[in-house]
Amino acid sequence: MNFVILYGTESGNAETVADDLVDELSADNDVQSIDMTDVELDTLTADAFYLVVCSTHGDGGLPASAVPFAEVLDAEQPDLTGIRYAMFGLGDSSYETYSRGSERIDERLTALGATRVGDYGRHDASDGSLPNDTALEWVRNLVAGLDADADADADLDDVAAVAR
Ligand SMILES: Cc1cc2nc3c(=O)[nH]c(=O)nc-3n(C[C@H](O)[C@H](O)[C@H](O)COP(=O)(O)O)c2cc1C
Repeated sequence: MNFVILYGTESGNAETVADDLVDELSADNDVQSIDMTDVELDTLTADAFYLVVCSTHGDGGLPASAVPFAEVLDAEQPDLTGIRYAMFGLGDSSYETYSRGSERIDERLTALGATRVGDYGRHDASDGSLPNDTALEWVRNLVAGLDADADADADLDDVAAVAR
């Protein structure tokens, strides 16, 4: 599978999560990791599956590196129909705006036609766990679900072929 990780960070945690996701997935997949600051809209493709990893800063705001991406989405309003992605938010539940920054990106992607797949992963910094551990567990479950969906699709194709 072709995975593209888009990370938005302010103090580096989401980037280290992205690095660990690359390590986790690269044995069996094509994987690249891109800071949201560097995303060019015309490179977004339905041929990839996107893993969006984004923290929250300020009071429920976007982390610095996600701001240009959000701004270009707002300005260009691209049609993202066919784009599939999964979300992982980093935050701290001691804030009332827990994980809101990631949700701001998620809402934009969905509004522009992209489809979120799988469970919305979240890491809560207030519980003392490492975001990397939570993210690895999340991505393993996600990939298992994607593999199961692909197997089910293949079975349906086989049934259709037999019926023809
Ligand atoms: C100044 C500051 C403000 C924060 N504001 C929020 C917030 O409003 N909501 C939230 O869920 N987490 C908030 N956090 C927690 C961060 O999202 C969390 O520490 C995350 O792991 C940081 O990831 P990053 O290093 O990739 O930016 C804040 C952290 C800091 C240091």
